[in-house]
Amino acid sequence: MEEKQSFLKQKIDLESPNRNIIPITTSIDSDGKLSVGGCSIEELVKKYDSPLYILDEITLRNSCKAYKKALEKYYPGKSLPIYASKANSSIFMSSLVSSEGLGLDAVSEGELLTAIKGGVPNEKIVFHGNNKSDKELEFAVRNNIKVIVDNDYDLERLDEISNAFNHDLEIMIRFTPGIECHTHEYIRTGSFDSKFGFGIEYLNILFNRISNTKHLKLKGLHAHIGSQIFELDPHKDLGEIMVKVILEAKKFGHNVEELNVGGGLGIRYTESDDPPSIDEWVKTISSSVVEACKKNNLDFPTLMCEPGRSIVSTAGITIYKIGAFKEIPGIRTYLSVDGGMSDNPRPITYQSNYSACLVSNPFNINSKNKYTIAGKHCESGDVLFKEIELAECKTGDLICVFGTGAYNNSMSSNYNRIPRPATLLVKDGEAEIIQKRESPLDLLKYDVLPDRFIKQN
Ligand SMILES: Cc1ncc(COP(=O)(O)O)c(C=O)c1O
Ligand SMILES: N[C@@H](CCCC[NH3+])C(=O)O
Repeated sequence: MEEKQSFLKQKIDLESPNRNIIPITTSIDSDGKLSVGGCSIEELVKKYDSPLYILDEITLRNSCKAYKKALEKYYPGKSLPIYASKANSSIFMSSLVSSEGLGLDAVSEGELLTAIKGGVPNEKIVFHGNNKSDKELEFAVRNNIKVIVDNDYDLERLDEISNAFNHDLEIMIRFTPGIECHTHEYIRTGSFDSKFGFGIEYLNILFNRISNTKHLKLKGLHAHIGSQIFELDPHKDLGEIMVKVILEAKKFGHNVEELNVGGGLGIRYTESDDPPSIDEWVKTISSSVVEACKKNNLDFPTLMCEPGRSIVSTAGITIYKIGAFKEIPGIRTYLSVDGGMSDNPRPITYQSNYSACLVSNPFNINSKNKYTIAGKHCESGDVLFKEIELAECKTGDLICVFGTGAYNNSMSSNYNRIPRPATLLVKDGEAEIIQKRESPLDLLKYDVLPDRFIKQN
């Protein structure tokens, strides 16, 4: 008897969930079927329907704790891990990260409101974005949320706002450190050719400009080099570069007290991925900042980092129901599921790979079958898996896709007017809804038919 899907048997790293493919509480019940958070997935689908996003609370909390613990262990100064909410934004996620003592990074009024509703203290929220609207900037300033200035346009408007309010405003600036890393080009942000942040060669002019404002106070520096990164060296280099930039800023009279090194730590989507642990990543960054500060006789700045994917991705799974089969002899067998690129746009956007298994036969016993798993959208590229070995399966069986907690729900769409799935939180055998399933009627809510068309019909 051959057992595949061996990732289900890999030793779980409790301290660094990003090193696992599956949520920490994944198990196989006595009837041989998959469960998570002590809940049978088959039972959850019977009650809540499919497709279904599920988040495992233990995995989420362990990921948050790992960042907190490692920063406290390796960094002698003050520190704060900040959850990059673009990875998965909800009132629940805001509340969970806040309860673990993390801050939150938001890039729109929507993410800001979600953070505030979820109880994240305003002073622990940072506001990013390369094209913030006037309304968003004013909202941030009125609510004492720290703005990360991305470009001259941000700077000009903050200067005006602070003059109009006639009070000092602490800002951070984002710059591109010119660091290349190996990840998909769409999610690489630290190189010179990036839409984000000030070029490092422009910083002296910028420091001068900030000095010439009446109320802007340069409190911190930010850089983020990209996402789903497995190497440690780029972040070691980043720590050193950022300390050098603090020294430059000092020459212009700016007392920079905060360093935010962004996020980017990768996760294990498939068995061939091998990301460093949260502990190793934090240790690398902390050590490089500490060393550079000591060398230059500099007080330790408050160290911040902005993990998104490595907090939430491994905690999340998506469950689909199998519908139609189409066998093209000698070529492939398509198996279609009840979701696809609207709930997970990553395969079609970045050619991303995932791991999956059947809920009723997770170990894929006696399988010789290779399937191409297609979504239900009207798009040939709507394929979640090109070729995956799965046990013999039939219409109505459930498939579990792992590692979908980050950049799935938050990047989801209603393409083909397909409603978004519900999200459940699981823990200790209990499941709670944290985001309701949309209905097709919900999707008509914003459509307006002008009166003259109503008459015409
Ligand atoms: C400014 C910024 N911070 C943090 C993140 C989070 O990155 P990740 O999810 O890779 O940790 C991103 C996304 O790449 C980002 O653009
Ligand atoms: N959306 C990307 C990550 C980029 C995140 C933000 N800069 C992904 O799904 O991998």
